[in-house]
Amino acid sequence: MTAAFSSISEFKSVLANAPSFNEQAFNDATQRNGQLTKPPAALGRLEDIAIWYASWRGDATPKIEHPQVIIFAGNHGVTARGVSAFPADVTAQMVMNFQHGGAAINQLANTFGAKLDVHALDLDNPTQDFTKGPAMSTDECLAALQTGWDAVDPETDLLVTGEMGIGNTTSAAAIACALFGGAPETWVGKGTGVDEAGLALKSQVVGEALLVNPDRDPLTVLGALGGRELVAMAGAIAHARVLSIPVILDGFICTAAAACLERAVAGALDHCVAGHQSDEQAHIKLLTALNKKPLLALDMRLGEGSGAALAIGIVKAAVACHSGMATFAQAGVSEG
Ligand SMILES: Cc1cc2ncn([C@H]3O[C@H](COP(=O)(O)O)[C@@H](O)[C@H]3O)c2cc1C
Ligand SMILES: O=C(O)c1cccnc1
Repeated sequence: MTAAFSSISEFKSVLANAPSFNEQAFNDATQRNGQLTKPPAALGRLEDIAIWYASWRGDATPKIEHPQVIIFAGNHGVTARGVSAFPADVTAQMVMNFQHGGAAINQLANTFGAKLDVHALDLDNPTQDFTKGPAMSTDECLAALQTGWDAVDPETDLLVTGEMGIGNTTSAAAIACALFGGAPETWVGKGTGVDEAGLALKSQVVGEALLVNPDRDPLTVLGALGGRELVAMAGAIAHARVLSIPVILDGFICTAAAACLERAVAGALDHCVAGHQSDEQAHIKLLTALNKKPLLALDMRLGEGSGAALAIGIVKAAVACHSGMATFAQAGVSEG
C-alpha cells in the first residue's frame, strides 16, 4: 500500500485502522509449540517470540528470509546548544561511512543476513532548535513520515529501524519527558559521552524545549521535539504495522520515536519487540512505560539500529526452532 498523507490526523487514522495479529495463526502456533520435542516452556522467551512472530505473519510455521535494516539520518538545530560530545558534521560523515560499509551496523546487518538501506533526510537543512520553537513544521513532519513509510520494503519479513543524528539523545529525552512526564534529569543520559556539566545542560535544554512546545498531543510532540530521523522511524514502524511486518526496536532514540505512536494509538506497537536495553540510562524506564521487555542487555549505547540488528539473530533462532522442530508424534518421542 502506498499512502500520501495530507495531514497528521490522516496518518493517525491509518495507524488506528491497521490490522491486528491473526488469531488463527496465534492459536495454531500456540498449539504447535505445545507439541514440539522439548519439555513445556523449555525454550523460555524464544517460545513467546515465535508465537508472536507467527501471529503477526498469519502463518503458524513462518520463516524469516528477508530482514531489512533501515537507517535514517537527520541534523538537529539543537546541536547549537552544545548538547553532544561530537560535532554535527559527524552525521553526514557517518552516512558516507554507512554507504561505504565501514560502520558497526554494516557488519551486524551482514552477520544476520539483513539488507541495509540508508536514508539521509535533508541534512543540509537542520531542524530548528526546539528551544526556540517547534523543530519542524507540519509539512516537514509529514515529509519525514512519508520518507519512513516509503522506505519499508513490502517484501521484508522483519524490520529494524535505526538512526544517525548528532544531538538526537536530547531530542529523544525531550520526547520521553513530554509523553511520560517527570523531571528532565530522569530522561537525559550521556549520549555520545557528555560529562556532568553536559548532562546538566541537556536537562536544562529539555526543560526549555518543553516550555516552548507546550502541546502534548503525541504526534505533535514527535514533530515539535523530534528530528527528521525520529519521525521517519515512526513512519516506517507504522507502515510495518499496516503491512503486518514484525519490528525489532533499537535503543533509546528509536524507542522514543516509537512511543509517540503508542501514545497516539494504544496498541500501535504490538507488532514490535524491544531488541535490547541501551546503556542510555533512561531507556529501561521508557521500555517499562511501554511494557516492553528487552531481549538483550549488552551495555551498548550506539544507535544505528545496532542492538536491534543483533536481536535479529534471536528472533530468527526462535522462529527456526518453532517452525523446524519435530513434534513428539513425528519424532516418536514419548510425552511426559
Ligand atoms: C562516530 C559516531 C557514530 C555513531 N553512530 C551512532 N551514533 C549515535 O550518537 C548520536 C546521539 O548521541 P548525542 O545525542 O550525544 O549526539 C546519534 O547519532 C546516534 O545514532 C554515533 C555517534 C558518533 C559520534
Ligand atoms: O540508545 C540509543 O539509541 C543511543 C544511545 C546513545 C547514543 N546513541 C544512541
